[in-house]
Amino acid sequence: MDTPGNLFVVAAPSGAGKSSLVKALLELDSHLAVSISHTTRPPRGQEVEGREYHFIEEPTFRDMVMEGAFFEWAEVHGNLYGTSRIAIEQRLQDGEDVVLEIDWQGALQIKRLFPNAVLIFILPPSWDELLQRLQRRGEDPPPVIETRMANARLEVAQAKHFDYVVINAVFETALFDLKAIVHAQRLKYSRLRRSKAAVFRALHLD
Ligand SMILES: Nc1nc2c(ncn2[C@@H]2O[C@H](COP(=O)(O)OP(=O)(O)O)[C@@H](O)[C@H]2O)c(=O)[nH]1
Ligand SMILES: Nc1ncnc2c1ncn2[C@@H]1O[C@H](COP(=O)(O)OP(=O)(O)O)[C@@H](O)[C@H]1O
Repeated sequence: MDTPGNLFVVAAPSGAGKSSLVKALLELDSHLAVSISHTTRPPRGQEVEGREYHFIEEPTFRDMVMEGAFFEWAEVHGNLYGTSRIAIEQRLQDGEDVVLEIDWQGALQIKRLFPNAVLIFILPPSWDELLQRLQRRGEDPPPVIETRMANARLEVAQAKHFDYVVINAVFETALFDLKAIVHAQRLKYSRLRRSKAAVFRALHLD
């Protein structure tokens, strides 16, 4: 599917910093919006329905799968997560850019549907630092952190399928890298492509 808006997909092991980075990126860029996924995971302390996720029960999720409501969905750390069509379709058609914060399985499904999607994988600088970030965040009990650390080893092996790998050691450096990736894509596509087309016509280059 080719759309006027750009689609960016950010994946990372839990705790690598993707939500913090995407939030900071959105604050700098009014043409970017994050897609709100549906999940069967219970909300964490500060999470609000419709802001971080749409929190739904598993039967509702399964009904949505049957109705074809999702572009992609996957089971991650024992819960179901999915990107609904209504979360992103209209915005992309309107020429606005969208970021998906989803796992690697979802990212690869999106790439098949949207070949121009830009896949970005965020890595932590070390396993120790990943563990410390999960502990410092203080949102997940120890067994959940253990599962996420074990899954992280499998997840990072998928980074090779992504267009870009960004290392989140120093936050500002990683944010700068993300901004550069978004900018590079816009130079190729969407609004800038349209304004380029106008100049090409004016110069009789088309
Ligand atoms: N495939 C897919 N994965 C998702 C979606 N939404 C979130 N995820 C992923 O599910 C995993 C767990 O997310 P979450 O429970 O919020 O934990 P966190 O990554 O530690 O903040 C992360 O890898 C998310 O990127 C989605 O719509 N589809
Ligand atoms: N570059 C960084 N250096 C130190 N701590 C970070 C960095 N990036 C994120 N964090 C912290 O690590 C924790 C996990 O980040 P978060 O964005 O929730 O990760 P994810 O969304 O990938 O699970 C948070 O407490 C966040 O403030």
